[in-house]
Amino acid sequence: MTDTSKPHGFIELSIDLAPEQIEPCIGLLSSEGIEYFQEEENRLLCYLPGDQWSEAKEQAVLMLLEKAFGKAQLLSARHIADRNWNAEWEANLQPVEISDRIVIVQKNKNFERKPGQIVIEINPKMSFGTGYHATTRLMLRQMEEMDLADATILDIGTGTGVLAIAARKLGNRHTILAVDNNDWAAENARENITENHTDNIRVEMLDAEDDLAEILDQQYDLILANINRNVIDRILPAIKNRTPTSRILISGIMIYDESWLKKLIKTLGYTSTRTIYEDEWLSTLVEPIS
Ligand SMILES: C[S@@+](CC[C@H](N)C(=O)[O-])C[C@H]1O[C@@H](n2cnc3c(N)ncnc32)[C@H](O)[C@@H]1O
Repeated sequence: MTDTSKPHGFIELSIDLAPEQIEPCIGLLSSEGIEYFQEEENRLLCYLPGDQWSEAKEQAVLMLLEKAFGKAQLLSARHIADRNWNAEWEANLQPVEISDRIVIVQKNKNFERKPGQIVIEINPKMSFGTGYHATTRLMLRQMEEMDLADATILDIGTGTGVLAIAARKLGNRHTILAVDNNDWAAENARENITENHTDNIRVEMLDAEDDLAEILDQQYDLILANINRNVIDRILPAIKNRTPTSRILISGIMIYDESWLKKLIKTLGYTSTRTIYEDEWLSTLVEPIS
């Protein structure tokens, strides 16, 4: 069923699902580190870099599907060349109005800016962070309500760099550190940062779990973390330990995991000060209890 002969490009997983199972399945697979999804009527297409696919990963995905939905419904896993994937993805992108104030536009697409609108130009290539996913929109809507001007900011899992770019365009005045554990995401973030003329954003290819000591070599006022439940679960205790006064803006969590998240936040001595929702996703701003 799986062609494992080519290590590069992307793997496309095709999963047969009832419509109501699609969002829960995205949540499950996000926890496995799969970041790209295309929803169809009775099918979910998922994409992950070829070098991250293995027999073990296939077994893990099958087990998750079986546990959640009763039986394995992974129809196929096939390789896709990078170039085809990019072209298809980019051709379909349209401007995304995040709010009255913020819009994400793909580079070189015709777009008429409204007065006062903050326009973020993104050329996503293979990275996450186009505004097409609720988790990104939730982060941006939260950020819009915050006073970011004087905050020192760390963006963990930067993807296209969209949140770091937005922070700068929303008036942040400090150097921002943006990290991602995928080299193509880091490269893409740098390109988007240049295209948006947003200075002083340092992008590093670092892993939030393995390199946390290096990433947190200074205190941050605000940590942006749109990742997934598993990574949040593993890094939040270390963040509290190393940079106890930071506020953390979290996304990438499904509403089904809200009680788990609340418990984790409480255990670590944080409190949620603003939680917002879209579809089956949530974003929450957590602050240390003083
Ligand atoms: C959901 S995307 C978010 C992208 C962008 N920040 C946004 O809000 O749209 C998560 C990003 O985190 C990265 N990522 C996942 N696990 C990571 C880890 N352990 N360390 C660093 N980055 C990670 C992925 O490569 C991906 O680019």
